[in-house]
Amino acid sequence: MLLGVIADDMTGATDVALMLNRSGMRTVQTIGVPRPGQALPEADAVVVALKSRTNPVAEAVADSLAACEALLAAGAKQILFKYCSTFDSTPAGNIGPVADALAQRLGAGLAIVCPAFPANGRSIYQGYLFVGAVPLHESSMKDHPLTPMRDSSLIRLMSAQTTGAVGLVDYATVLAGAGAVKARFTALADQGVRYVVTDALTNADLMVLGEAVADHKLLTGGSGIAMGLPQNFRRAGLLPEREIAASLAAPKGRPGIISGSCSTATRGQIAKAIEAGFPALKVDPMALVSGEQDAGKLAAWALAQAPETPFLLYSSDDPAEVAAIQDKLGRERAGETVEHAFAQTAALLAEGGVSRLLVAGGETSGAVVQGLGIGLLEIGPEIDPGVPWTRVAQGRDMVIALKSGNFGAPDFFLKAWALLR
Ligand SMILES: Nc1ncnc2c1ncn2[C@@H]1O[C@H](COP(=O)(O)OP(=O)(O)OP(=O)(O)O)[C@@H](O)[C@H]1O
Ligand SMILES: O=C(O)[C@@H](O)C(=O)CO
Repeated sequence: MLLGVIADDMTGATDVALMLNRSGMRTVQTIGVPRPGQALPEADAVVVALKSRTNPVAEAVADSLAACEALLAAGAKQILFKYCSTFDSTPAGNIGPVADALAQRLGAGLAIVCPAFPANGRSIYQGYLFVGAVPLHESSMKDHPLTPMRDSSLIRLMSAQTTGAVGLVDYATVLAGAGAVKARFTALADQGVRYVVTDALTNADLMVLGEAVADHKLLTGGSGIAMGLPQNFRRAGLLPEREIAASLAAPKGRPGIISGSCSTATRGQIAKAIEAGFPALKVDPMALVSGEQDAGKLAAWALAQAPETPFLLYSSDDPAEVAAIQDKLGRERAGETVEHAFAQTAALLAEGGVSRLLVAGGETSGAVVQGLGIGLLEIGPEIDPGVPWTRVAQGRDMVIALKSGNFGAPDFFLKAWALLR
């Protein structure tokens, strides 16, 4: 094992695992911190999926340190702390406090801060994070219910979360190559800087940065920064060339989709699936509370559909409807009601023969994976940037794709199946 990754949410973990897999590292993902003595399949990289993005700081730090210990014990030579490409966090954390604790544990002199992910429109210039054509604080992230992002300066955002000084490697330096970036790291470290925001607009920039951080003990960022890491291990003679599978062998069984994501991207994907004739049932949080709908009924409906076409169970709704439900139930109860129902439904569906499952939404994915009792995922081919098919390696015999709310093309639910054999 060469690289250990600590991811602060479930879909973020599959995102970075895909990036590593595509770049030639055999990668597995554990759900939560591996237990001491838990057997891990042979892999070049292990990604630990935590649920530490929005929980209390002390819990996030403790879980991340536990993950770090497990990864070091498994042989990790470098640790990547993966957070969201939109730097989802609050002034209290959790990115700064977790990075501080990991840096201290690893004795890391300097760590980069690089959420850039050009394939999904996240770029950094002069330390400002952009989502597509607009700065982060003008994107839909400004209204995120848990981590509203109202500033785009990564230097200010990170500075608010750590006592360490934060510096910048600007774009001109990145364009000058890995040597220039390393020289800048040394100069900044000499000035007492502990975190360096790195500009990056393209994949080529991420490859330069990857080369420049070869000897850093700790890296922090989005999945993009993982792109340039395998080359370092290959150059050091530690990683053989690996073939990347274009498809995934899937167990026989029915296909289905569960969506609790209310993002614009997911709602567009649902509209396309319904238009294409997928049998679809809308799950209503109020009906779940009243008992009119429950996991048994949802699973029975899904299993009664013709098995050739994927069924779609979705609670996804537009922001006004979600706000109305949240007013009635409270935000937390609304979310938990839906998550709990989908977790139970997923278990019933698996028992009923569903073996190919697409799940949309980070929280929803966490709940479904828990409901299915999945411990370990092996990473398969890319459906769209940031979203792979995965095969369950500990737990049930099934393949599952966990889609981050904002990711995927409009035809995501239609085209994903073609990658399975
Ligand atoms: N109709 C609804 N009304 C209120 N809450 C809902 C409704 N449907 C889903 N939810 C809740 O909204 C939350 C959606 O979060 P989730 O992380 O699954 O999706 P996302 O935010 O789009 O994805 P990501 O975190 O990957 O960006 C969940 O807690 C879910 O249970
Ligand atoms: O980096 C991203 O945008 C995603 O992997 C993610 O973290 C979604 O929650």
